Amino acid sequence: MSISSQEICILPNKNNLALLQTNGMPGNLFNNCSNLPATPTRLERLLRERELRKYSKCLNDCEAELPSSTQDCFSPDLETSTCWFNDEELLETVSASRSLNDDGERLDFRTSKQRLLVVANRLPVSAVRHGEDSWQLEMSVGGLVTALLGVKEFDTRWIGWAGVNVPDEIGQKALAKALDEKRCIPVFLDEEVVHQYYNGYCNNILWPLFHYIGLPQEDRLATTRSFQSQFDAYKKANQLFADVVNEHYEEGDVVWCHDYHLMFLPKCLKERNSKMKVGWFLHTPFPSSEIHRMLPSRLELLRSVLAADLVGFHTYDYARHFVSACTRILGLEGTPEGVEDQGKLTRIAAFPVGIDSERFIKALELPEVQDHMKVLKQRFAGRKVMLGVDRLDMIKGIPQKILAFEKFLEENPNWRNKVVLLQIAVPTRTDVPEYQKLTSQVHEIVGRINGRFGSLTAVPIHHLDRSLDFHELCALYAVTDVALVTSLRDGMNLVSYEYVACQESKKGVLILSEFAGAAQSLGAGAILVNPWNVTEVASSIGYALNMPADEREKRHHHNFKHVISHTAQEWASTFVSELNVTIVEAQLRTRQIPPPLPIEVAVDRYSCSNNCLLILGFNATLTEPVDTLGRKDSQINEWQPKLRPDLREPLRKLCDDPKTTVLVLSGSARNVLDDNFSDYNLWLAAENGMFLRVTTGDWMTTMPENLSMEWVDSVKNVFEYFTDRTPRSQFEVRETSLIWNYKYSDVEFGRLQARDLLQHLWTGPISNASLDVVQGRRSVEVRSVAVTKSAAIDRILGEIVHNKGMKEPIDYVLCIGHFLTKDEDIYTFFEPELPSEVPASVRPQVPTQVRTSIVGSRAALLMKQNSTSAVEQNKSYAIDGDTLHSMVTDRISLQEGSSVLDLQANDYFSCSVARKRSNSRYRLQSSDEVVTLLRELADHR
Ligand SMILES: O=P(O)(O)OC[C@H]1O[C@H](O[C@H]2O[C@H](CO)[C@@H](O)[C@H](O)[C@H]2O)[C@H](O)[C@@H](O)[C@@H]1O
Ligand SMILES: O=c1ccn([C@@H]2O[C@H](COP(=O)(O)OP(=O)(O)O)[C@@H](O)[C@H]2O)c(=O)[nH]1
Repeated sequence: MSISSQEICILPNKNNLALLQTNGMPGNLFNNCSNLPATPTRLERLLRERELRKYSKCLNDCEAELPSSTQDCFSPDLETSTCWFNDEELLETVSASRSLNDDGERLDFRTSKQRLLVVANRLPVSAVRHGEDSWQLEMSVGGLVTALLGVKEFDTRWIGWAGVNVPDEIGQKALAKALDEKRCIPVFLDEEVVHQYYNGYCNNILWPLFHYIGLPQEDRLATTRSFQSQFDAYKKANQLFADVVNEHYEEGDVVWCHDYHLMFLPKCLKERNSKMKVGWFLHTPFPSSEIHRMLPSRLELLRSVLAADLVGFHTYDYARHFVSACTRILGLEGTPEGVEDQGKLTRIAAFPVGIDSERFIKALELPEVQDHMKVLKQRFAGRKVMLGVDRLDMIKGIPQKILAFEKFLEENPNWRNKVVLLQIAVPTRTDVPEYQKLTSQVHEIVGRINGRFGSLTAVPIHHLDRSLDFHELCALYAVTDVALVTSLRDGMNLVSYEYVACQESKKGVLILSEFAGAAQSLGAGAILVNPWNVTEVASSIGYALNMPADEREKRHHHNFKHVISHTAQEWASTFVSELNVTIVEAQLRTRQIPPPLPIEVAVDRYSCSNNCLLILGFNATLTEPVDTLGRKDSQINEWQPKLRPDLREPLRKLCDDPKTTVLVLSGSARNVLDDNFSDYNLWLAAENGMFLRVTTGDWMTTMPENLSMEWVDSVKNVFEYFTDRTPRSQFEVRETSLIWNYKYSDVEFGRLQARDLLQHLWTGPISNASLDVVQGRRSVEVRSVAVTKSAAIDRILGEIVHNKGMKEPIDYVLCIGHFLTKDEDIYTFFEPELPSEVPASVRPQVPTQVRTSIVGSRAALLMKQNSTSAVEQNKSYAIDGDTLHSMVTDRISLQEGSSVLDLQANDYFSCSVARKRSNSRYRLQSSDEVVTLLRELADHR
């Protein structure tokens, strides 16, 4: 059969898919397409999204000029704090639709806003009960709330816990109603769950661990013992959140889960509805995998988060740590795009949060803020004011900050009456014992320092254990001279952003911990410090207080530009855009994955056939799946691959069936195949088909006669060197190839070593040899160019047909294996032989090289009952097309006959095992499914 040069590859879209289905061509026909029309890249899509956003913002701004009556109508007690969920009318007509069709094209730009369900532990408001059915709502404090209040572009609903126990139905109904007006939906958690989930697992386990404080020790050991019950409560609480989301979810909604409280949520949501668009964002740091691996529930948490479509972090470092935890702890593949598990990609990226800078800048003009500023200026006239604003949390480094201030006063007596530290310490998580202890500790240090450096009329530290309202806070930000942020670890730290936003006139100095995420964005303008180094912080205080005006201005200008351009709005739209794009890409990617093997059909066709050929790979096809985490002793078990015991019986039955020929085609050496299959009645093709034997006969070689093996010693040298230097790696010398594998080594080190090894091979010993270097997932193999499974299959089949004296044509072929990409042309080997059942325009394009070998195979597969064995002839099988063709023509003239293949499209099953992408028509997930398949086949004879 020849393939016309006009045959084209088609873009896999819905219509084409339908066309193929109606034409009855099964399986995975898209993968061979090399000349697909270009689909937009991720970056192109994102840039387009960005332009649309800008356009939409521009429209928004124009509409914002509308009369103010249409704008903010939020309740008076909260009016200064929020406007994002009450100006719907204003935004409704102008915001861009986020509806994308299946190919990622925008359907209608000026339709309604995209619905966004924000799911966070905490609602932006906390509820205070005033009567049986009466509630007052107050703003919650914290960076997450601040960040999300800035998000105005979507039709947003917020789902979360109102921070209060409401056991009775009347109270729940009344609260739900009050919250509904603010577009908030409550999740009701009872006291015990809150205690175990929020105080326990979230704030006593995950929070300290993610901030590098470690797991409970000493007096917190009781927590370690109750770990399991806390984790159970955590899962239960997450399920309660999921129930509420499911209740309110509408098709097309984006569900954005937030923070360490809800790591289990993506899994709960996707299990119920795999089509839901789910994003997850972490507001805290994600620690090094060395820290995360201490968590007893480390695997479950990572897996649950990976159920999301997009996972976001504040910084590249946190994202990198997460990917590394997935590779090291779960043994998954980390790519620059994200983490891949069985063909499913979870996109991982950094999305640094910002603030609604305009809200702060505008607030400075308000009369109430101006009044506060006046009072403050009078109060601290003649003194420089340093400001600290933190939740009273151990990660904020408040004791370290105060000790550094003490040291500064100690070393600079001239400043003692001229500087004051205003520390706002907002009470938080007050039910957690660690937080209670911290409060006493801070009070004690403040008392001591004030006693030491205070006078009758003034104290150096003003410490407030309470929160301020928005106006007071803005006034403080605006009038102070230096902001001091000394977090020991901090996901981002929005206080530093807010300070910069309010300092346009004063140009105060920001001293910022290098362990806050904000250090990556504001580092250039701030004075960066290590909060553990009290001496360094003390001298930075001196430097800041004495800084000349022009330097202050330059530093401030740099940071101000960043704060006003990297806003909360920008952050949220970028995240949601990327989530939309990720979904489209996932759909395209899914179409490139072969569909699962329809086992019933494969078995049914098998039972109807008269002459079947089963081609089976060995490693990872007929052996147990590999434990790549390397914690168990499987490396030792796997040294010598073993046929799965549960395959013995079905394999024997198949081998003994007179209408079936079984061929095990493997890269393994002859002795390995002998050890496993000698007592079965089948064909063995070792070393990618270079050696062949029927188990009742001797090994013969199908190796091309001119195959040079002179390179072996030098490559062996290199492999030995790398094996010595890469713990738990190993190499195997076969007769036609050498393989170095590092699947049990540290994955990152292994990859680095492999890169070095390859570089060395290319420039050194094999630079002029005619060799192939085949990169496996965690291996490097060197073999002669002529050694591939498909190059050998032609000759192998010739030999089998001849040896068996086949009288009937082969009418069923099943070819399954965990083959390297290089060997995958074995799947296409039979493909063009199939009768054309679909129009030429939708058949896969076959690369020239494969076509050449098809010419060979077709001729070689002519029935040759009386001819000499192809292998006995020991001909020279050069891979050059012409030579092969003339050789084949030679053989045709030896004996004319009928074709050995009479294969209908429906009787050919090429199937990859445990591969994400493949040229095969179908796939099986793992060798467990191979067992099921072979058992079924065996039972149907
Ligand atoms: O709700 P709480 O338990 O009282 O705690 C308040 C919030 O603290 C954390 O905030 C983090 O988010 C900020 C914004 O992304 C970030 O700047 C800061 O570094 C983080 O610490 C916590 O992650 C939130 O869930 C809490 O609501
Ligand atoms: O009295 C206060 C003190 C702080 N905040 C807000 O709390 C947030 C703290 O966020 P940050 O990211 O700095 O840290 P987090 O508390 O979230 O860890 C900021 O937006 C502050 O404006 C507040 O509303 N009232």
